[in-house]
Formats: sequence, structure tokens, C-alpha cells
Amino acid sequence: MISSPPEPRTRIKICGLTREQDVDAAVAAGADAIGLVLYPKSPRYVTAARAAELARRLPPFVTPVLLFVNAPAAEVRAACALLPHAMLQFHGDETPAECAEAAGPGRPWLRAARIPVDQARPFDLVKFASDYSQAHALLLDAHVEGYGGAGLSFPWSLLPPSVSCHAVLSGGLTPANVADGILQVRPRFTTLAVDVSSGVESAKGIKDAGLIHQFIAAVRAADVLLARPDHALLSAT
Ligand SMILES: O=C(O)c1ccccc1NCC(=O)[C@H](O)[C@H](O)COP(=O)(O)O
Repeated sequence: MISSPPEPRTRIKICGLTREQDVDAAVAAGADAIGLVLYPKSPRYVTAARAAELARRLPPFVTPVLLFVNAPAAEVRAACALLPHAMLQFHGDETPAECAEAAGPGRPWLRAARIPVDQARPFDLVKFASDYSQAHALLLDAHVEGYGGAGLSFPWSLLPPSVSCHAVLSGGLTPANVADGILQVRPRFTTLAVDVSSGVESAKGIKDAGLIHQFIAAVRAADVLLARPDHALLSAT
């Protein structure tokens, strides 16, 4: 059971960056983390060397996150050697033991929980959180072909009322729906961050600085609402 004080602001990860100007735009807008996709089948793929080049632009306290899909542990370790401060995101079918082995001791990792968009297919998130209890947080994403980054949401209402873990809401978030997502989902978890890729893009792997700013402004607006003592009433109406 994790017990943390309430988060004053929602942390934000912008995922799938491939260009210097997009890293700079994410930082300028106030992102807490950037995601670099080390999955060769992704249209947002970057090599580990390119990821390290992009991550060198980051100021202190903005975290690079390396995303893998079913990569061998040796490949993960080799990338970590180039980006010693990176966090990891396992977004495939990795077991808890495979995640722990690839990350090695002391390096924090996120595990994607790929939640069916079809309401008829049950997904036991409480059991998943227990199975992946060594994860720093669960990243809640829609179960899509190609593993992720498809811009599709899962039905947030299907999430259990209470799960004792840190969570990152993702999957089809946009400047228009992220505030609603935070209001609906944050009360169910120990803390909640958000993650976006497609919703701030003009094309796959090409981010739009204006959309990144709009997305982060919408998150901040949700934070202001959540800080109000009557926020439960507001989100119910
Ligand atoms: O971005 C990809 O191409 C990708 C490929 C394989 C696995 C995961 C991938 N991306 C993950 C993400 O960008 C996010 O963590 C998440 O899926 C949200 O993506 P989006 O729905 O596009 O906002």
C-alpha cells in the first residue's frame, strides 16, 4: 500500500519525440518527462544513440523515458548505458521478472497496462498492479494493435474505484479531453500523471508546439479545479 500526500499538480509526459525542436517545445511548455520510442516497428522509432542525443538537451529535473516493446534485456541495458538518468517504460508483453531483469537494480520503470477498449473484455487492474508491484507506476493505455501510440482511449469509467499505485493516464488524450480524464481518473489512484503522443502531433513523430502548449494548459486548468474544495461536485455535473 503506497501512501503519498496529494499531488499539487499533475505531472506530464510528452511521448514519441524524434526532433530537437519538439524536445525544446515540450520543455518550454513545462513537461516533466519526454518519451523516446526504442521500438523499431514504431513510426516514432529512434535509436539509443539518437535518444541520447535528444536527451542531452533536457535541463535538470526533466526526465527522459525510454520505451521498449519486448526488447531483450541486453538491448535495454545497452541503451541505459548511454542514458544513465533515464526511466524505462515497458510497453509490450514483458513479465514482471523480465521488466525487473532488464531494468536492473535501482532503475525505475513504468509498465503499460493495455486496457481493452471493448467494454465486454474484462481487465483486472488490481491484479495487474499486484503482479507488477515493483513498477514505479502503471501507465494506463488502450489495448491497440501495434502496442501503443494509436491515439485511442479506453473507457475510463471501467477503471476500479481504488487502486493503490501511482498511475499515468494515457491513450487518446488531447487538449480537449485531458481535463475530463484527470477529473475522472485521479481520485482512483495514489497519484496520477498524464502521457500524450498522437494528441499533440501534426503527423506521426512530428509534434506541434501549439498543441503541446494547449495540452499542458488544459492539465493546469484541471489542477485548479481539483484544488477547489467543491471539485467532486463539479466533476459529477
Ligand atoms: O508511439 C508509438 O509508436 C508506440 C509504439 C509501440 C508502443 C508504444 C508506443 N507509444 C506509446 C505512447 O506514446 C504513449 O505511452 C501512449 O501509448 C499514448 O499514445 P497516444 O494514444 O498516441 O497518445
